[in-house]
Amino acid sequence: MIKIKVSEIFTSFQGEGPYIGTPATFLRLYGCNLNCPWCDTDISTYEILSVDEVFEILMTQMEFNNIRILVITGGEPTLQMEELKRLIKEIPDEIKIQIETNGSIFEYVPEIDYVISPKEDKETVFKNYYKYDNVFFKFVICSQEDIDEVIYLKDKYNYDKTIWLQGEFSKDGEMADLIRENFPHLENVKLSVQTHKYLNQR
Ligand SMILES: Nc1nc2[nH]cc(C(=O)O)c2c(=O)[nH]1
Ligand code: SF4
Ligand SMILES: [Mg+2]
Repeated sequence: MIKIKVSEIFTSFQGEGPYIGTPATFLRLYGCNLNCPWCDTDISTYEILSVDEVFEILMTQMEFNNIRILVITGGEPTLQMEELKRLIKEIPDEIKIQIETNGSIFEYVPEIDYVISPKEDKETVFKNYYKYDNVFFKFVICSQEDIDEVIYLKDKYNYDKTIWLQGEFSKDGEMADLIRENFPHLENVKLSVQTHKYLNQR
């Protein structure tokens, strides 16, 4: 039987990024391959569940709440991609699946939407994924260097799709100021805010 390490399953609003505000059920998987100093996710505990059990819990929550979007997040969900692929196969077509990933492990599945937030070796992550239509980028901004890197990547790869810029939560007001100062050098960006935190939602 195929097992998945699950940190939590809950239903809320998508709090950030391109699908902000959309009701969604979240599957948070355990574990990450990176260790960002400002990581906001408690992924210390998990339950080991079978793919069938996860499917049943998700379907029950989604049917009860009338939800059409499943957000798979972590941690780093691609660490369990083989297990996830089994799960994704079971999910009915009318449900849109969106994955939140740091993109460091290249795992492309055409059926799902990616929101990629590159954390390390950002250019490699960008290069691996930027050509796909079902991929969106959300860069966490901690400093001017982070903005400079977005400008560099947009220029170098001629990327004119929207990029979401999200100030690191503990200083997102300050980062919004910084992003605004960079307007003359930025095109096709949108500010992303972690609205669920301001609203005390999960
Ligand atoms: N409401 C809500 N939206 C989210 N979007 C991405 C999240 C994440 O932790 O990856 C998240 C989360 O934890 N809560
Ligand atoms: S990649 Fe995401 S989950 Fe992993 S340590 Fe960084 S912020 Fe946390
Ligand atoms: Mg979160």
